[in-house]
Amino acid sequence: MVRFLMPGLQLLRDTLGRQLRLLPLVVVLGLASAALEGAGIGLIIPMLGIIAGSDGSPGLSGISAVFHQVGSGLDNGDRLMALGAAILALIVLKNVIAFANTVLTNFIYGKASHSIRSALANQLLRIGYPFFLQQNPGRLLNIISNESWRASDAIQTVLAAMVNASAAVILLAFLLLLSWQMTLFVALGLIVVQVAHAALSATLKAPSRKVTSFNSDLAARMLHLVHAGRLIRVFGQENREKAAFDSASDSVRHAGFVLQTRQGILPPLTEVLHSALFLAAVVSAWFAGVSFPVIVAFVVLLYRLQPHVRALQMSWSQIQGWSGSLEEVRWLLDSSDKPKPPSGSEPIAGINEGIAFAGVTFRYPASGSRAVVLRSATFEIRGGCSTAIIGRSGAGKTTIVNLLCRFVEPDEGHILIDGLPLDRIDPAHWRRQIAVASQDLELVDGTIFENITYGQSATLAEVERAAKLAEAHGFIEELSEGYQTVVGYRGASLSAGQRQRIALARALVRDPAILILDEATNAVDGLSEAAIVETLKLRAGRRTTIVISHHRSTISFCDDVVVLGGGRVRSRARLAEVASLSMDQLYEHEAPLESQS
Ligand SMILES: Nc1ncnc2c1ncn2[C@@H]1O[C@H](COP(=O)(O)OP(=O)(O)OP(=O)(O)O)[C@@H](O)[C@H]1O
Repeated sequence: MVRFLMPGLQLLRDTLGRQLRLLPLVVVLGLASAALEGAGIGLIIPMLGIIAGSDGSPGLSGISAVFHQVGSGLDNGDRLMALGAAILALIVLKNVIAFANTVLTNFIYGKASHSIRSALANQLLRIGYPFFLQQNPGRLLNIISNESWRASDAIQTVLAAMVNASAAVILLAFLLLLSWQMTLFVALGLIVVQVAHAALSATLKAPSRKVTSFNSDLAARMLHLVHAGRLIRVFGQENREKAAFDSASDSVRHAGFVLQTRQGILPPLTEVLHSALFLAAVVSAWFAGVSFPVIVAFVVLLYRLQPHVRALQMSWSQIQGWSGSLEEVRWLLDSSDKPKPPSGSEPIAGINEGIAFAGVTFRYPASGSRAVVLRSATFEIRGGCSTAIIGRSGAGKTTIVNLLCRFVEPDEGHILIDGLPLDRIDPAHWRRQIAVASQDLELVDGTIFENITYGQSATLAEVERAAKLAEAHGFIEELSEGYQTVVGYRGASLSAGQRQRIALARALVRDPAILILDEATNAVDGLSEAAIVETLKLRAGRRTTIVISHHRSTISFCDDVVVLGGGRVRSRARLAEVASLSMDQLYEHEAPLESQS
């Protein structure tokens, strides 16, 4: 039994924490309510004895004889009343305890469900960033939005199974004490039913995994419809996308139908088998000469036992049916096979000499046979200076930003900050020194003020100053709500250039030691860009700035330029020395490493 509860129990253990101590109480309350029920049923024996007019105990032994003696000192009328009152009191008490157990299991279920969702969110926030480079977002969305709920349901089923198992154990014990022969007969019958049930339940695992996998595909399709709305319309792909979505949805329907049909066979089958067992027990008891009150008490007990056993068997098949969901949730919560977050413990409070890439080689994880992105890259970014990192598309510029932010780690070589290896520096400390404005970093669904102060508390005056530097203040003031304007999901209510200027203001409000601009102004008009470049010049000699751009004007204020190409650093030079070269000429500019300044 424990084996079938195992996946749910493991999830309970992983997520519940302190509430785990409440599980034994669930069992104790389940046992207590079943014991009270069994005692109430046992008191039917003397009641029936009085009604049938037999005041002796013919054919009664063991617990049935004990029950038969209850209230034997009273006259029949008083005894009948007292037995009735006692049975009613036991029923009331049993239901009070059962209700208390329902409240307790609902409490544990609620806590466990919340813990699962919270643990999933925590895992997604703490996990090493390369995980997101490898995983299908549809799979992750499906786990959070669908499978986590099924895992919660599985936990509820486990709790119900614990209560039902406790009740079944106690009621079986009463049956055993009433008649071990009949109990043996029933127990053997139950084992046969269980074997048939387990064999059928085992066939649910494969369709359950299929449902989970098709659900992931469907979630990916949903994400695509939401994110690619413009692309689909502009290329007139509505029909094709509709067909693809319908096909994914129909696969879920079909897999779900197969699973539910197989699951649906189980309740009628178990009902038929249990009823047959029930009738066979009664008939064989009559042939074996078991006394009438005992048969009645046995039948009532058996009748009460049956729903618990059936519920237990249903729990079994439900958990098999949710095995795919449980596996998915446990996979995401398991950190052992996931990329670790960046490590390091040395504090850092700024940057003086600069950043040095020393023989850095890097290839994206899970990129199969794809080329090495950076091969033995060696160059310096001088502290307090502005450095342009340029190269043709795909040369590895954004990869350098990813390495600097420690989203990914070098396969070989080191990145040194004032001579200290970056992987020894506390990543939280380090990231506080950096601010990134990039074409890829979205806005959050909040006000402009909230977007600019994301990750940095600042006054309205400071926010306005940063917005002025980013050439955003003018257009923000023209909005009816000003800085309180809600920008919508990913800043959908703003133009691309407006979004970029808010993202730049968000980076500038931190006044970071290292400002990284990765194509941060490519959607901004020329005049605004010129003004932004003037702003960036103000940082010269004071703060370190890294600029990635394909535009000559954007890098015009930089002191140094690093040219990437073919997976390596082609050259590093003072920008003034190569001022006469066009962007295309710069991309091809070669300078042997030893001659690089
Ligand atoms: N997540 C990823 N997984 C696998 N390969 C990647 C990933 N991101 C980038 N690459 C590959 O790494 C190489 C460098 O990409 P990167 O984004 O650093 O180029 P870039 O110089 O910034 O290009 P662009 O100017 O077009 O923005 C490219 O060949 C790209 O295909």
